[in-house]
Amino acid sequence: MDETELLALFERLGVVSKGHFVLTSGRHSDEYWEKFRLLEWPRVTERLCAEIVARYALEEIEAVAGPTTGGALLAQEVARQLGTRCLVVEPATGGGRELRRGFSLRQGERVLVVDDVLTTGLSLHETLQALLVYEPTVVGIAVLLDRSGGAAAKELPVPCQALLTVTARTYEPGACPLCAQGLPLTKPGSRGLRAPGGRSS
Ligand SMILES: O=P(O)(O)OC[C@H]1O[C@H](OP(=O)(O)OP(=O)(O)O)[C@H](O)[C@@H]1O
Ligand SMILES: O=C(O)c1cc(=O)[nH]c(=O)[nH]1
Repeated sequence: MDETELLALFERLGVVSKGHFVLTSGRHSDEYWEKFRLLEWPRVTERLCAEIVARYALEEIEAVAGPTTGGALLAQEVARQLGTRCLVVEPATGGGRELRRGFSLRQGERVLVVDDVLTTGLSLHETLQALLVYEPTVVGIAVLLDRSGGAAAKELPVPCQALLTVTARTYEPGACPLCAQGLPLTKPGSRGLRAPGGRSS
């Protein structure tokens, strides 16, 4: 699938919304790409993951890791297609991310990191930090959508490939023109939501 076909698929499934959103990074944006409009269709997820698998087929990947929520679902499907293990990278209690539930990596194990959307790269930096404790070989990062126009991908310490790259505006909360217009703010992602028992993810 080329970028034109992907964009058409994203549009057909209603992935893109316009409005006033606070993103995981805390930045504001006038658009939000809801990956769950794709992920709610397992056959679509399978097809998109096949595009990722094709790019890493010769890399002898031994494990696939993805951050919660969407990244972990993609990692599961990529790992299924590659026939490898899948690791879920979760929010750590004190901030950042970590492997929980007995997940670990061997030193030098060849791991592919998968996520859904790349905006600032914060989630992927945290994911890499959580993995690098185990000294694996991180072969690459694959994302469905890079909405930074390639800028955030360049800042990552591991080569990152996106199936689709777009440039979507984001604003510092203190300098957001949508706030200035008084538009109601929506927080769609899971970061910062309070979990039962009072823990914040
Ligand atoms: O590049 P960044 O600025 O870090 O933003 C992108 C990340 O934010 C979202 O995840 P979120 O933590 O909201 O979790 P979710 O998958 O539950 O929405 C998204 O799925 C990416 O993982
Ligand atoms: O930066 C984010 O948090 C983000 C932006 C976006 O468009 N979609 C998404 O799932 N997360």
